[in-house]
Amino acid sequence: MPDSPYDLIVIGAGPVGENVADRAVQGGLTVAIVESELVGGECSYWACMPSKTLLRSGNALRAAQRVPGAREAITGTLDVQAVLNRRNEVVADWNDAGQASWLDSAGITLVRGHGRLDGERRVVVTAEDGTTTTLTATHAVALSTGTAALLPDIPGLADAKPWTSREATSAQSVPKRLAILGGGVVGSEMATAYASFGTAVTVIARGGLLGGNEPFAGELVADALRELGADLRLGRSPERIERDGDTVTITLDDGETIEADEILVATGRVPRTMELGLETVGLPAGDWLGVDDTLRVHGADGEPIDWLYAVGDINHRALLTHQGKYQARAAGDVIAARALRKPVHDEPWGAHVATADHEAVPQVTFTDPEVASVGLTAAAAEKAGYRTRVVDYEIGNVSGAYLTAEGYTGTARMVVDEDRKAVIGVTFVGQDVADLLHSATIAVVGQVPIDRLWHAVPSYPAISEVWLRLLEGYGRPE
Ligand SMILES: Cc1cc2nc3c(=O)[nH]c(=O)nc-3n(C[C@H](O)[C@H](O)[C@H](O)COP(=O)(O)OP(=O)(O)OC[C@H]3O[C@@H](n4cnc5c(N)ncnc54)[C@H](O)[C@@H]3O)c2cc1C
Ligand SMILES: NC(=O)c1ccc[n+]([C@@H]2O[C@H](COP(=O)([O-])OP(=O)(O)OC[C@H]3O[C@@H](n4cnc5c(N)ncnc54)[C@H](O)[C@@H]3O)[C@@H](O)[C@H]2O)c1
Repeated sequence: MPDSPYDLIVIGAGPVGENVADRAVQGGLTVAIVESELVGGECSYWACMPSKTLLRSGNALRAAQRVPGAREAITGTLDVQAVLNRRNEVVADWNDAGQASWLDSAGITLVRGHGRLDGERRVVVTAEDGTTTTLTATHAVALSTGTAALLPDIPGLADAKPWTSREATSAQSVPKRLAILGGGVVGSEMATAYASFGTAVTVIARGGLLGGNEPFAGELVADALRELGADLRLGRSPERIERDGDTVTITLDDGETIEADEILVATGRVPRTMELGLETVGLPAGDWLGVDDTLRVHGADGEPIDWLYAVGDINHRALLTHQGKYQARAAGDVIAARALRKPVHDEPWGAHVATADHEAVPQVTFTDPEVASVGLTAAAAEKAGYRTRVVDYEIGNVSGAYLTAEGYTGTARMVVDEDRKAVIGVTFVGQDVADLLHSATIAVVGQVPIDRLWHAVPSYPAISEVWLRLLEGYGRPE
């Protein structure tokens, strides 16, 4: 390990920290990155990658079952062990040697251990054997320590040995009965995966599914989950949870009880800022870290701290890998620019800001149907004060969807800002819409005028023809 000081110290080598470090090195800085668990972070080992692997096989099987000819060729059921084996391979058996060697090839120094701030531009790293190393940064420290699962304060829950997303994505066998608390993204995706495995899934959600999306998204996913055999208790909350040996009993607010072998808690995330030494720089421990658009942390006085950055989940802007990596590119580049006294482009949509965080965040939920959205929902746009027009279309009516699956079910919505005549939000719900989303992201970020979109011709017969139907629904400006 080269001697400290480094130009930049990054704490947390998840997807976001790795990218901050890489951009800063490419910008000409020396960088050390501190990691207490696995290089690659939550996304690689307990979140995006294993969860999508667990979902893919069931989604592929159902896709084939929806096509005559292919359907008849299916002679068996999902091979759950093969799915789990593939998941093990995708996460490299929870071994980060590959990612650690990438850091090395990128010229980033890895320091293994738990990092915490120790005053301005100083980081103390405690290794597994208890030894400590003090690192100093000439220019900046970037915090990218991500999140952990939130455990709500429900009587008995903590003693019931609940699963979090970590256990759900790393299980080596599947339970016969799984209760899932929370109807957000993790709850809906894991309900889909485990129901595909033949597990008896019960989802307990205090609202509907996938709140924050267009309402039809949660409704279509709920219908599909019921069809898969899941039991949905929507608008319900647990009052008490007890484990007796192998059985967990959940008592709901109306007195009904549900029994399961495992209970998965999927009720959101908390920032990993508790043991980060934030109090040594005048910030409270345990909170999300507010940032400006160049990702500098807001100090106690509300002004940005010039040497401290918070990037990715930890700043609570958008808890998504791709959006965190987008922030990381801006942060790594601006840290290098500031260190080397080069021009800083911090105007909206400039090279050194994460402007898209505000109203242009794309997300795909890999349920079946998939939910792909970018920008504002109709409700969010109205709340933000936009004068909008909303166009809906049943995706199953386009030829591409009809060919993709018999009885294709799905809905698209386009939200148009009537003052700018530009698209500010799009949602697609349906099979195979994930990769369609980027067209919508480009339209939203590019603020492409509706009349120009008429010249973006979707290929026939592809599902993307839904764009033409949405435009026709809106009407061509004269
Ligand atoms: C089940 C699940 C599925 C998901 N699926 C998707 C998906 O499909 N697509 C998507 O875009 N997003 C998905 N997400 C969200 C995604 O995982 C996060 O947005 C992403 O991991 C955030 O990256 P990060 O680098 O900010 O944090 P993390 O990935 O959490 O990485 C933080 C790293 O910091 C380390 N660390 C923490 N504290 C310290 C410390 N004090 N010292 C040293 N190291 C420390 C941790 O060990 C970890 O390696 C999913 C989340 C979950 C829970
Ligand atoms: N495909 C993807 O992009 C993907 C997949 C998984 C997770 N993620 C990200 O990870 C983050 C975490 O996902 P998540 O599903 O844990 O959070 P979430 O915020 O999506 O959903 C949490 C759900 O739990 C409910 N809830 C919260 N407290 C509760 C309580 N005390 N009792 C009952 N219900 C309660 C909420 O109402 C909500 O429906 C999300 O922000 C998401 O963006 C993304």
